[in-house]
Amino acid sequence: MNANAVSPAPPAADATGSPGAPPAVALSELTKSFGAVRAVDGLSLEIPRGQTVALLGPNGAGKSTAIGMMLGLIAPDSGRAEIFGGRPGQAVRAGRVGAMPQEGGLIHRVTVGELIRFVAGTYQDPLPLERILAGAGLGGLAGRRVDKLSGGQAQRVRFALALAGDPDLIVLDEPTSALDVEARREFWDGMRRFAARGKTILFSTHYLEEADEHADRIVVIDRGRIVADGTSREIKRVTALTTVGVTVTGETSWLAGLPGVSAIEIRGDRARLRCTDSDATVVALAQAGAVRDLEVSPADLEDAFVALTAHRATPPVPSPVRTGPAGQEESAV
Ligand SMILES: Nc1ncnc2c1ncn2[C@@H]1O[C@H](COP(=O)(O)OP(=O)(O)OP(=O)(O)O)[C@@H](O)[C@H]1O
Repeated sequence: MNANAVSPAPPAADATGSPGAPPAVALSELTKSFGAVRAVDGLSLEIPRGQTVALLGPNGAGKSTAIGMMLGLIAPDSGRAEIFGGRPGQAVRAGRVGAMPQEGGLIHRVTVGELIRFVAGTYQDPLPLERILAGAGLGGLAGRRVDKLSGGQAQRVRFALALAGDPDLIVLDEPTSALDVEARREFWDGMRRFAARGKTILFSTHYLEEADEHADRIVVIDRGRIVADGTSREIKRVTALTTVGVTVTGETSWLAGLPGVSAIEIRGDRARLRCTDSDATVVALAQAGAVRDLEVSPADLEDAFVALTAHRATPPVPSPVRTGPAGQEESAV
């Protein structure tokens, strides 16, 4: 783990398995390149049983590739992936892992019920159809033909297929990307019920609020590496950022040189200062007589995410990121 890593949240008490039982997921120094692109770069991650973990990262960060290796679908160049102490393929075949890939075709010309019953029948100990339908929010859709489903409904069928074998671990790659607000809410209701049974969940997402709201632990990856690992609160604290807003007129470039300021953004006569030491910044602003409409607010997860994934040569956090007059960020290093 790197300097930004913080301790993961403890797993649910009833889900840790017997003492000494291997973790749900153990990735060790996984690396994968596609030609010149290093998609995953020495990634190590352990997920205890019963934890809900969000994998968060910008486009191309390596989330899907990491998930592919975790599920045994992509062969790593080096490193090792284990699920419940064994090879990923074994765990998948034993029905201990349910997966929902980012894009997955569904068989057409069958009904939702027929498809789920067929897939469930391939597992040793599947959930009953009614429970799968209810768990995925598909009540009332069992008789609908798969090719007549909306995008959101099809996504819920993929979720149902991931649930069918009553897995201990579920791995979801951007599960809610095609869902509207209501469908997303229903989806997370289903996930909460699943987690309440002591199951382990790993999901990747672009929605920071989903990670904030639904994950016990957030793992931020960027350029194939883990750049932060902890609870939402811990990640916000690691970046140690506070935003100071102030109204200024005239020249603004001096704001970037104030103590405690790591980035500035100017919109009209409003300056937004991202600060590592807001006390020092506020004192300096007061000394300069610039305290009009002063506002101090704690960082949100988005601020932390931007700070963690702003590309630069060296990764210490926070490091100065300056924004130009139009509010566009540019790396200061
Ligand atoms: N099969 C492939 N062939 C070539 N390059 C690939 C392949 N799969 C992934 N990549 C590259 O590897 C990098 C990581 O991609 P990956 O899909 O794992 O990222 P991601 O974090 O899941 O992105 P997104 O959030 O956009 O889905 C990207 O630069 C991508 O273009």
